[in-house]
Amino acid sequence: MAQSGDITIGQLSLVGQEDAAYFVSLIRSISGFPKEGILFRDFLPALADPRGLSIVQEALLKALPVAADQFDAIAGLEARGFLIGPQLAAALGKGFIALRKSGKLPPETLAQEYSLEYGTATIEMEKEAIKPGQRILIVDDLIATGGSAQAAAQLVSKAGGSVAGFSFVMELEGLQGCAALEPYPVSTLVSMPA
Ligand SMILES: O=P(O)(O)OC[C@H]1O[C@H](OP(=O)(O)OP(=O)(O)O)[C@H](O)[C@@H]1O
Ligand SMILES: Nc1ncnc2[nH]cnc12
Repeated sequence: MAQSGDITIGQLSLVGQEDAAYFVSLIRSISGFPKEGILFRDFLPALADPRGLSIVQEALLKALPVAADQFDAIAGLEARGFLIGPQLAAALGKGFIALRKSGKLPPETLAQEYSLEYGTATIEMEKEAIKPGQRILIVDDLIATGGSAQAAAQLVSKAGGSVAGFSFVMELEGLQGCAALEPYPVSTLVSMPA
């Protein structure tokens, strides 16, 4: 697979090597943020760039983990999942469901606590956001340990929905995040060392 710096281009190559390399060049890596020992991977510079923004949308559409007729709505995790979920949902003619950090949504909510690479957190969803039986694609910018994504899946199940799969832009290697989501279909565009 193609490599650019320490980033491996996986399914992002579906947009072509030139666009893939361009997008990867815009991913920023910051060492020691938000804590000592963490190499923080930031795709905001790629979203700030018009070409970068359209590349990520095209790539997410081309790399869907299941066919678009296999899910009814997209759910995204606050905050960075909100930056890709709504545009992907709009492009597919689906709705977007927000999974928020705790304390941001009015009652009644469903909540799920989880741990991630640098701490613990709780996400919440409006109790009625998902109709019973709805099939949900969960999206986020990055999968590290998979804790956030697993918590999102638990919330979808608590609400009576079913998880159709997961789409991520970036995957951190060596933390077994995608393995933790088995047997759900998972798609990631690029991978890189944690
Ligand atoms: O796979 P995990 O170990 O759970 O880590 C991945 C999560 O960590 C980051 O979010 P963060 O909680 O930092 O919040 P933010 O999007 O609000 O910055 C990222 O956007 C994912 O949601
Ligand atoms: N290394 C990392 N960079 C960006 N977001 C993250 N979420 C969890 N680990 C992360």
